[in-house]
This record gives sequence, structure tokens and C-alpha cells, in this order.
Amino acid sequence: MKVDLLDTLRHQNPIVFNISNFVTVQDVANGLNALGASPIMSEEVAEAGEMVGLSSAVCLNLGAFTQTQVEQIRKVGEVANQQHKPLVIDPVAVGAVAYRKMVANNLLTHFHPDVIRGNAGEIAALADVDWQAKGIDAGEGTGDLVAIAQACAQKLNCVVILSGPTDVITDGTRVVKVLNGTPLFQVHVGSGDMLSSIVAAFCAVEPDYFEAAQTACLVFAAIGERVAQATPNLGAGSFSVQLMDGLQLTTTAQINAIAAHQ
Ligand SMILES: Nc1ncnc2c1ncn2[C@@H]1O[C@H](COP(=O)(O)OP(=O)(O)O)[C@@H](O)[C@H]1O
Ligand SMILES: Cc1ncsc1CCOP(=O)(O)O
Ligand SMILES: [Mg+2]
Repeated sequence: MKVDLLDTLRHQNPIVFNISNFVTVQDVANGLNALGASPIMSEEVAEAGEMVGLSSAVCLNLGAFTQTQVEQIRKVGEVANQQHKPLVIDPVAVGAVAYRKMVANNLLTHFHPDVIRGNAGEIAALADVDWQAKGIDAGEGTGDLVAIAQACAQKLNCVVILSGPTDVITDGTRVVKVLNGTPLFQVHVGSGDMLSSIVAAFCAVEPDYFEAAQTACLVFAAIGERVAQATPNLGAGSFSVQLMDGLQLTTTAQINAIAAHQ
């Protein structure tokens, strides 16, 4: 696990272009900025080419799109592929809303993502595995999470992150698990969206996207875990503030000291 990539990221300060959702856009911008990347957002399809051109990675969040925004997402995904910029997709709630799954599957015929990051309900839906997703949350299912993540990665020919209490990262064959984290991530809406954009930031500084994805998961989960451990009885509001501080101030040595992965 290349935790030192965090120092590279902070040194290079890569621009990450995000199409975010209106719910968590502030978390995504500030999370990236605190960690050491440079976020930029846009809702205008006419500037898609320039936006991708100035960025070192792109993250497309499918959390709350309109039909107009779907056109923008498709254009940005196509341009990212043409310009060979790393492309990360966050397929929010595709397991809970049939329309979203249809839109996501259609978008995936227009461009190829390098990494897909979702919870169990979302990754199961993209892999066409039976699962009871609950809105934006993972929901419940009985399937094997590693097998589901691998099936999704093989089907879509990309790296897949199936996040949750344990993050599963796979390229379809190789599998790494990140065991760090805190249940407080679940009481803050936007944890997953932040992680997806941070995955893109690591893809900007590491061309092996399987490596970039697992490092992003470890860095984010370990920082959350440290923050939770540092303050007893931390609640949802304080956690989100402390998490921002942690993203900015945590060192690679501190992450290595608690890193738990297989
Ligand atoms: N119960 C948990 N314990 C530890 N970490 C968790 C837990 N649930 C989620 N996480 C962490 O929260 C982050 C967001 O993942 P997740 O909750 O799966 O995304 P989403 O918000 O899209 O559903 C990841 O870093 C994941 O490791
Ligand atoms: C609540 C909500 N509704 C549409 S997108 C969104 C945010 C999802 O954020 P996350 O997947 O990071 O919890
Ligand atoms: Mg999510």
C-alpha cells in the first residue's frame, strides 16, 4: 500500500474536476482542498472540454442529476476518455431507483470509467446481483461482497471500490481490503461522495489506478478512524468538522501507524 502517495498528492496539488450533487458539493470541495488537492466544479456543458483539459482527474457523481446534467455528465465522461484523464464514477442510489440504474448503464455505454466507487447496494446493482439497497445507503443483502465487487469490475472492465465497514478494492482479479474506518462515516451524508473525489485525486498522481484506489480508501478511512478515536462521544456534527481538520493535518506516518489492510 503506497501511503506515501499522500505526500505526492500534497506536493502536486492536482486539480480534480467534479460534477457533484447539490447535497454534498461543499463537502466534496472542502474535503479535496483540505487533503491537498485543488477542486473545481461546473454545471455548464459548454465548458466541458476546457474543464477536463485543465484537470488531472475527473469525478462524476450521479447523486442528483437532471436530464440537462445527464447530457453534461455524458459529455465530460467522453472528453475525459478522449483526453486520457482518469475518470471516477460514483453511482449514487442506482440500487434503489430503477431510473438511475438505467441512466447509469446508458452513460457507461458512452464512456469508460477507470474506477467506480459505491456502497454494496450500488455495486450489486451495477453487477446485476440481487440486493436490497436503501436509498443512498447500502441496505441489505446476503451475497459475498468480494464476489460482487469482482463481478462488477469484470463486467465494466475497471477498478471497483465497494465501500462499507470494510472497503473491498478489486481490478476484477486482485483484491485488497481496507479495514480501517468508523461508524461515524455513516451519520454524515457525503462521506461516500468525498471518498469518490479523493479516489480521483489519487488517480491524478498514481497511474496504477488499483494502487491509487486502495491508497485513497486507506487514507480516508484511517483519517476518520483517528478523528473518532481522538474525541470520546463524538457526534455527527463535530465529526464532520474534525474530519476536515484530519484530512488537512494527518501525516503519512500517523496513517501508517494504524493502517489495517489485507
Ligand atoms: N460501519 C462503518 N465502519 C467503518 N467505516 C465505515 C462504515 N461505514 C462506512 N464506512 C466508511 O465510510 C466511507 C464512505 O463509505 P460508504 O458509507 O460505503 O459510502 P456511501 O456514503 O456512498 O454509502 C468509506 O471510507 C467507508 O470505509
Ligand atoms: C442525500 C442525497 N440525495 C441525493 S445525493 C445525496 C448525497 C449522497 O451522499 P453519500 O453517498 O456520500 O452519502
Ligand atoms: Mg454514496
